[in-house]
Amino acid sequence: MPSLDNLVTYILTLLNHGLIWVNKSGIITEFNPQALVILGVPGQDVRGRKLTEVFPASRLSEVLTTRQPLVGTKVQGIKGAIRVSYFPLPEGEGNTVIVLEQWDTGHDLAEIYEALLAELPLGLAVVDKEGKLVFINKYCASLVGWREESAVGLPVAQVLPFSRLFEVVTTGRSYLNPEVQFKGQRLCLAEIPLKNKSGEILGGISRVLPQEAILQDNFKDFYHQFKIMENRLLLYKDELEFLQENLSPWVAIQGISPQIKELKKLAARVAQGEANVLLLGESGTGKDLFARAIHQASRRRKEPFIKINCAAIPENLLEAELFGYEEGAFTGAARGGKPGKFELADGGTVFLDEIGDLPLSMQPKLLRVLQERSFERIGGRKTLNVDVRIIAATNKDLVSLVKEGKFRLDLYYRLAVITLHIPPLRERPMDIEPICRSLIQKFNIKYMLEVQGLSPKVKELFEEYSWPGNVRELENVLEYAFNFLDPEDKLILPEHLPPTFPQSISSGGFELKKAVALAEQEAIKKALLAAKGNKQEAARLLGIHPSGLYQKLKKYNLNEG
Ligand SMILES: Nc1ncnc2c1ncn2[C@@H]1O[C@H](COP(=O)(O)OP(=O)(O)OP(=O)(O)O)[C@@H](O)[C@H]1O
Repeated sequence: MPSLDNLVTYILTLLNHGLIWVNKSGIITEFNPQALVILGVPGQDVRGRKLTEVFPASRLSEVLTTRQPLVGTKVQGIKGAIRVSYFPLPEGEGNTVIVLEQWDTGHDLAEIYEALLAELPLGLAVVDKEGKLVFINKYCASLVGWREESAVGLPVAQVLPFSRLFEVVTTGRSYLNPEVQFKGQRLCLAEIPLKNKSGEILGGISRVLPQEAILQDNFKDFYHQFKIMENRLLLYKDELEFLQENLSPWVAIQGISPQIKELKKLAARVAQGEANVLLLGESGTGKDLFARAIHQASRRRKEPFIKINCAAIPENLLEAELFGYEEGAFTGAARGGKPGKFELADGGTVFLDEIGDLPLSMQPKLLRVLQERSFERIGGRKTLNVDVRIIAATNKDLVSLVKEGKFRLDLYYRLAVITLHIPPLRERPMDIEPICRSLIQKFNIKYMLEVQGLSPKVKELFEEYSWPGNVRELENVLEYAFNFLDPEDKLILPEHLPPTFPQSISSGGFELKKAVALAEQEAIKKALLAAKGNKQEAARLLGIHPSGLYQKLKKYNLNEG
């Protein structure tokens, strides 16, 4: 075991920032190697020397006099500007830590932005995806009587009690309220989610303005412009909704195999109804994709789709997450309480992913929601009624879990009103090519390449491989290949695949699969011969449905025979 001191010294060597400790006489007592690199004196032992000898431009004397931190000063170093901050240690009687970093031009910009946002006559607050404040400008903080530094890091509802940002980041829907009443003020509030390019929610932003400010003369023009923009936005929103409604949600699910076509047809029919749906399938087969498509194709499409991963949330937090809590329900409960996912999904769909991992203790509570569509928040007395549709998914064998006593039979029946099995990719190799085509299109845009497809050898390897991670694994393998393609490459070749990907079929452990395929082909040929080419008869001889025979003929390219 390394000693704590050694460990600390080691960690210090890993930092990108330079650190120097000095005592009240300005003598260096400790440092990390990066500090010397930034100061241009690498490799020296400067312990015991005066700071001013190695760093003449230091402003330590000021700090030793005022005993106040001095943050973000700029000095010229050997390799460009250095940002230097001084932090006197609380009980250090003048001992000070100095943090050095190479000045990044981003710092200048970030400072300009920060100053701009701070001075803007508009309240601004930004939260992360958990609804915690990461930024609040001076104007906004003063509107609600807080100091910016004390507000950052707190749940937004604690600082801006009127904010709906928590719901905005959970549901992804904006919130506009031109008439918020707060401590005698009338505020205008606009809150929107911040999303990345793929639509994932990163956080949210709140804009607050007192109504009288909007009506002041200098704002009238601004307000007028704002109204025009807002109307234009509404127009675009309508247009987007129109486009989205006309774009079938099933388009995203690629595949030409009879299994996937049949499944899409069935799911489209199920979407029209209200029954709960259970999606079964191995990891990465597209359960999430199907759940979203069912919601999009249902009459609930304009209401929220809320996903909960039952395996990812610790058991003791799951109840609060699902059902919410009232103020004071437990220590640490947020002021004003918090709505649960079921409440937020009212009118929409709740997608319970990894339902096989739902703790036994939660199962009766979920059962009650399924039976009565009602529940109480933790610590609450009021019964809340919700209108939600449940789609659940798992890659576990629920029936076995029921037998083992880990899953309640009554809950299973309630969830599995309609069960859809999504077959693993290895059972539908003909889907590989169309899925690859759409993924290649996507990655061509992302990586700015013009790949046209798979080489015949890669196609063969893909069709033989067992894909334990299904479509997700296929996606990862292709993305890996894109990282190794040259701009002039038009086809994905075996050498672009990950080194762990089996490069030869026989060495990949697929002998059994190949043997079965060969035996199948033999049997089909014999049956066709015996049936004198009559496929109905051949299917009867083989003991399979004629449609099954047609599929196999296509798969093995035996149609001409
Ligand atoms: N038929 C398909 N066509 C196109 N993309 C697909 C298809 N099936 C799955 N995908 C893609 O594969 C990835 C994994 O799919 P998804 O997350 O829906 O699987 P899952 O079954 O929910 O996985 P898990 O059980 O691990 O949560 C996603 O990026 C999804 O878009």
